[in-house]
Amino acid sequence: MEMLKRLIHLFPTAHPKKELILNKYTIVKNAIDPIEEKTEYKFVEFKDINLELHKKEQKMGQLHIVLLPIMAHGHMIPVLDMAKLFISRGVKTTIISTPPFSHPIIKAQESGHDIGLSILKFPPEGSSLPENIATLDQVPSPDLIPKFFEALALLQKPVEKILQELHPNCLISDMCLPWTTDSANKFGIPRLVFHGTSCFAICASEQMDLHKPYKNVSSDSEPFVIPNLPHRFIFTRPQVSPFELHEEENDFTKLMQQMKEAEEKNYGVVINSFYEIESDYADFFKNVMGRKSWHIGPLLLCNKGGVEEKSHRGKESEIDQHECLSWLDSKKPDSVVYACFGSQAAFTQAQLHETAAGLEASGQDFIWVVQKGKNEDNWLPEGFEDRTKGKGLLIRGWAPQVMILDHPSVGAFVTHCGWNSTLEGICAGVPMVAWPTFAEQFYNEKLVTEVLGIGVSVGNKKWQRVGSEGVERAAVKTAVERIMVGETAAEMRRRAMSYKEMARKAVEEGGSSYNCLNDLIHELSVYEHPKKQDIN
Ligand SMILES: O=c1ccn([C@@H]2O[C@H](COP(=O)(O)OP(=O)(O)O[C@H]3O[C@H](CO)[C@@H](O)[C@H](O)[C@H]3O)[C@@H](O)[C@H]2O)c(=O)[nH]1
Repeated sequence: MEMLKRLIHLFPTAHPKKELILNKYTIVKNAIDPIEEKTEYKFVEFKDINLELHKKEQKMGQLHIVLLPIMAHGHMIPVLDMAKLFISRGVKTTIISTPPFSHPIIKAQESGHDIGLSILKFPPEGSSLPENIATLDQVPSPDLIPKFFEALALLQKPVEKILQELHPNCLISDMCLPWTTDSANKFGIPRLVFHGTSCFAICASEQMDLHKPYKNVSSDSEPFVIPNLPHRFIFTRPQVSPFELHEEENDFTKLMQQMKEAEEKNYGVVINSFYEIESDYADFFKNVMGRKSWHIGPLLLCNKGGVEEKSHRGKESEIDQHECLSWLDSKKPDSVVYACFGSQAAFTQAQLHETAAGLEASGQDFIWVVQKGKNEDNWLPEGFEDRTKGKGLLIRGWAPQVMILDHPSVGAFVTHCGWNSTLEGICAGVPMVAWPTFAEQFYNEKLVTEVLGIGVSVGNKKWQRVGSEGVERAAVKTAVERIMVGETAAEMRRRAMSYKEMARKAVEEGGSSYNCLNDLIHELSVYEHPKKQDIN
């Protein structure tokens, strides 16, 4: 609405072009329809409006941040939260996005969040990615993943066009977009990187890369320690990603190298986490690795909209939220295990079968989410659904995860340790069964189980991007029982509740993340680029 008021104030006879500025059109149209009947509106170019608006805002001193995530749920969801957070502190914020991720942003606009949106086409012109692949989870096979990242690189020109039009003061972009460092430089603005992961994982991964401790072992079963970190973590080689092991030189390893080089030239890193949960690593990042960072999370806590906001994150849920809530309402406090493995994890049929058998054998009530809405059910043990009727709820497809985790009946979370899920578990105060599969998840497992002491490991020993398997039903049963039953479980739950409290305090006025965000906003407000060009 603020934006609308400014537009009307500046251009009493102007109306933004629908095709060029779709989101603002929605706001403007709804808000001034009654006036529209009486007044004649002259159409002006979007660019002109922006330029004038920009000049006026510069005079008013309003900071404008542009956010650029990649097309993956684990990256897009926290970026939308980040936009809401910046806006709640009076910072003008625009997200550059692509369908279908633009839909949740439009929904957020409709429910009153004054977020700017610039929509791009993805895959972009010139990309060899099939037209029907718009998000990372839609990539059907690993050999297409390099094409996905090539397509991301082709966004440089369209993104720079938007930056030229919007004249922001800062660009916060995904770590997978190293070219945005140059783009930001061209416009004389700082680029901040958003990894989407914990600071802990960034530190561990960089030390792994720097010291290559896996070179000192002679077999896959021989353990090694990552040197130099504040804690002692034992790994084996199969838990490390093939990119970190430098097993082969390919497009992805080249991209990782570019990301590293860009990172060194960046202004700093914005982290979706809070100081208290990884203080040793926030300090290590700053004092040992010599990098600037701002812990401003957990970002999800900026959502104050109740069940509606909690149940619509990323995608429409496969299950009706009321049905899900009444199922949970029928259960005792802390009695349900929630199992979900994020948006990317791909288990084999055999692994799904073992997971089902383990959950059933644990004897606990459960909600289990299996992505991709598989039609054929031969991955379920025979009679599984009949035997677990009333005890188990199987969601085939997207679940309202935050809503479920926040329900008092949920007593534990079986998670792949994606960082968003991990933080959501922490914010809900539930202990976790750590079941990492790929990406940086094996690091997050250590944070949850060994640093924070709020989880047990299921014992997965192998990093696998697709076709994850190897965890047997007995391991699932044992881990679920350990997290649900007995004094150790109760102790972990108490500890998890105390981290939940810390998370809430961190984002409240005067809390660590609240203050860190103040510092960031202040720094960006007074920032002068060394090579600032006159972009007007
Ligand atoms: O049925 C579902 C499944 C997921 N989610 C949400 O989707 C997000 C998933 O994010 P995350 O837990 O981080 O998992 P991934 O989707 O696997 O995320 C990728 O990106 C993350 C951020 O970089 C990394 O930490 C992970 O390792 C990487 O796999 C979370 O907000 C979940 O609440 C739902 O709402 N419903």
